Amino acid sequence: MVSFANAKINIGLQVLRRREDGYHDLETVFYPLRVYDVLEVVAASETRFIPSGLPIPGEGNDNLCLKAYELLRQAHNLPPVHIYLHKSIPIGAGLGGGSADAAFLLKLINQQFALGLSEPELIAYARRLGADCAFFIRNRPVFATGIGDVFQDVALDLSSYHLVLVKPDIHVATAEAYATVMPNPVGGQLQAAIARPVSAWRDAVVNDFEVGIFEKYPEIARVKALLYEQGALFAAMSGSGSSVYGVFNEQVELAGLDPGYKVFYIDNEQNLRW
Ligand SMILES: C[C@@](CO)(OP(=O)(O)O)[C@H](O)COP(=O)(O)OP(=O)(O)OC[C@H]1O[C@@H](n2ccc(N)nc2=O)[C@H](O)[C@@H]1O
Ligand SMILES: Nc1ncnc2c1ncn2[C@@H]1O[C@H](COP(=O)(O)OP(=O)(O)O)[C@@H](O)[C@H]1O
Repeated sequence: MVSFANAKINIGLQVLRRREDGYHDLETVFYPLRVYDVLEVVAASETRFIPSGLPIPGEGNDNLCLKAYELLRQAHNLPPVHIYLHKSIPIGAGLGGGSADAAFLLKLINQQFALGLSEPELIAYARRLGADCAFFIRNRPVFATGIGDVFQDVALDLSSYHLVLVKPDIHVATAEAYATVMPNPVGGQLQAAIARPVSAWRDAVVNDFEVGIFEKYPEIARVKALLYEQGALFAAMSGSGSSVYGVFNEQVELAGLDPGYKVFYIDNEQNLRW
């Protein structure tokens, strides 16, 4: 069976405090983004991970796809499998691509081998694979707290807008971003801010990672400014970066970007480009 693992963007991200366990409590809104990896699982004589597309840093055997499979194999009678992953979600981009692959693989194996796992059981497995994984099990807009795995649904629908995602040629490691962010313990504003029209978000919806990451990588700040200059209602870095997204009323073709940057045009759902 084949599965399409979508990415996510963060709309606002406030880092509240560092926890005893070294993680950070945060407030953020996760929103699914129609940029996809492709997964396929096939029963085989031995387990193998077969990647294609964008090269993934690290060793194949520490890929989150294999970790997800191993987690289920330890508790369920699973055959050896070939796991094919075609990678096209930019990596180290603040898009949760690795976490998405792991969560969608849990769902795919559950379905393909009829494990009968409930949504809460899948969420519990996903939590063990990373702070961002659990979101992708239900995969709908949520206000997230805790380390990013405690959810409240939000009535946020951007389907009538055109989104543009820019991935500069910069890899930001999540741990690096958390190591440099200045926690801001006064939370509680994000849900009210995103309830306002998108055109009012510019000064009300903030990603705390931007200060440190923009200082270290000014070219990422320039992308955000360029999106606003070319008509974005709202623009922000996603998660720990390096990607920056813009929300537009109209379709745009961005000008002035470095040719090494990747650009994804995600049109509104009423007007898909074929
Ligand atoms: C920053 C966020 C925002 O959505 O996403 P990305 O920008 O990576 O997509 C997430 O918190 C990333 O979640 P995820 O990428 O799953 O993090 P994990 O693999 O669990 O942890 C990687 C490292 O990030 C740090 N970390 C992660 C989450 C968190 N709430 N506090 C942390 O301090 C820890 O140093 C941890 O060792
Ligand atoms: N299936 C995977 N796809 C992408 N990265 C993966 C995967 N499995 C493990 N990783 C590791 O996770 C790191 C973070 O990947 P990713 O989730 O794309 O970053 P971000 O959360 O910033 O968008 C990568 O540098 C890579 O070493």
